[in-house]
Amino acid sequence: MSTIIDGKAIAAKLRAEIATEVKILKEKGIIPGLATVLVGEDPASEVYVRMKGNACQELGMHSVKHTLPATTTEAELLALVARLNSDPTIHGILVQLPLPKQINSDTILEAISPVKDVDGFHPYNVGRLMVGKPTFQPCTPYGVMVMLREAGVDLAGKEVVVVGRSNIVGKPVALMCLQQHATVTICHSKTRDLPAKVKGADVVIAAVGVPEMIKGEWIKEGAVVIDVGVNRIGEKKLVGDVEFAAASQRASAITPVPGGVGPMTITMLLYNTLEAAKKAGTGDR
Ligand SMILES: NC(=O)C1=CN([C@@H]2O[C@H](COP(=O)(O)OP(=O)(O)OC[C@H]3O[C@@H](n4cnc5c(N)ncnc54)[C@H](OP(=O)(O)O)[C@@H]3O)[C@@H](O)[C@H]2O)C=CC1
Ligand SMILES: Nc1nc(=O)c2c([nH]1)NC[C@@H]1CN(c3ccc(C(=O)N[C@@H](CCC(=O)O)C(=O)O)cc3)C=[N+]21
Ligand SMILES: [Mg+2]
Repeated sequence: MSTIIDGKAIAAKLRAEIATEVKILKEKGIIPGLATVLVGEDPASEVYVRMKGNACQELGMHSVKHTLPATTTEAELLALVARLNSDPTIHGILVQLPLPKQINSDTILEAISPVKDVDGFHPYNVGRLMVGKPTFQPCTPYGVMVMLREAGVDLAGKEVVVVGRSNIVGKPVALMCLQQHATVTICHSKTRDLPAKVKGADVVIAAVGVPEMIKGEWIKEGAVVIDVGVNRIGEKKLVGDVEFAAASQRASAITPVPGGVGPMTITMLLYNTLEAAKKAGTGDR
C-alpha cells in the first residue's frame, strides 16, 4: 500500500507560515491584495474564484472579486486589467480561465503587469522559468513541486512522465522537474503507446482531464503518482485522471483527488501574492 501525499495538510502548514508573514507585512503598513476576475457564469469557475477569495481572507489578505458578464468585450476586460495594474492596493491579479470565445486569452494574459502576474502565465514569467530563473511560478505546477519536496522525493536522475502539455500545467511542471535534474518525458494525445511510457516512470504526473484514464496496472511498483486531474462526475463526485484505488496498490506514494493538488494550487497563489506584496514594499519591482 502507498503513502497518501496529503495536499490539504501540506497546504494548511504552508498557509500558517504565509499568515505569519502577512502579519509582519501588515505591521509595516502593507496588506497583500489579490484581485480575481471572473468573466461569465461557469459554475466550476465560480467555486474556484470563491475559494481563492475565502483563502485570502483567512490569511488576512485583501481580496477583491470582479465579476463581469459573459458578453464582456476584450476591450472592456483590458480596461479592467489596466485599472488593476495601476491600483496600489492590488499586488496580484488573477483572470480566471477559460475566457469566453470573443476574448483572446493570450492578449489578456500579456496585458497583466508581470510584477502582478501571480498566476505566472505572462510570457515574461514563462520565459524566466524556461531559463531557470523563475520569478512567479504557475501555481499548480509549483504546488506539485512543493508536494514532491514535502514527500521527500528526490528527482535527480529519475524518469518523470508528464501526461498533458498545457501551458498551465503539463509544460511548466515538466520544466520544473527538468530543473530538479529529472529525465522528463512529456506525453499528449498523439503519444504512441502511453501505457509503455507510464510503465517506465519513477514519477507520473497526470494532467489530462480525462477521468481515471491512467490505469493502475500501468504504474510501476514503487512509483510516485501525482494526480492533477479534477473531473466532476455527476453533481458531487470528483475523480482524478488516475485510477486511484488500483494505482495505490502499486505506488509508493500517491496524491488523492480531492485533497491533493487542488488545495496546493490555491496556497501557491496566496504565496505568490505575498511575494508580490513584499516586492512592492521594497520597491524592488
Ligand atoms: N488541481 C488543480 O489545481 C488543477 C487541476 N487541473 C485539472 O488538470 C487537468 C488538466 O488540465 P489542463 O492542463 O488545463 O487541460 P488541457 O485540456 O489544457 O490539456 C490536457 C492535455 O492532456 C492531453 N490529453 C488529452 N487526452 C489525452 C489522452 N487520451 N492521452 C494522452 N494525453 C491526452 C492533451 O493533449 P493535446 O495537447 O495533444 O491535446 C493536453 O495536452 C484537468 O482535469 C483540470 O481540471 C487544471 C488546473 C489546476
Ligand atoms: N487563471 C487561472 N488560474 C488557475 O489557477 C486556474 C484557472 N485560471 N482556471 C481553472 C484552473 C483549475 N484550478 C483549480 C484550483 C483549485 C482546485 C481545488 O482546490 N480543488 C479541490 C476540490 C474543489 C471542489 O470541490 O471542486 C481539490 O482538488 O481538493 C481545483 C482546480 C485553478 N485553475
Ligand atoms: Mg478564449
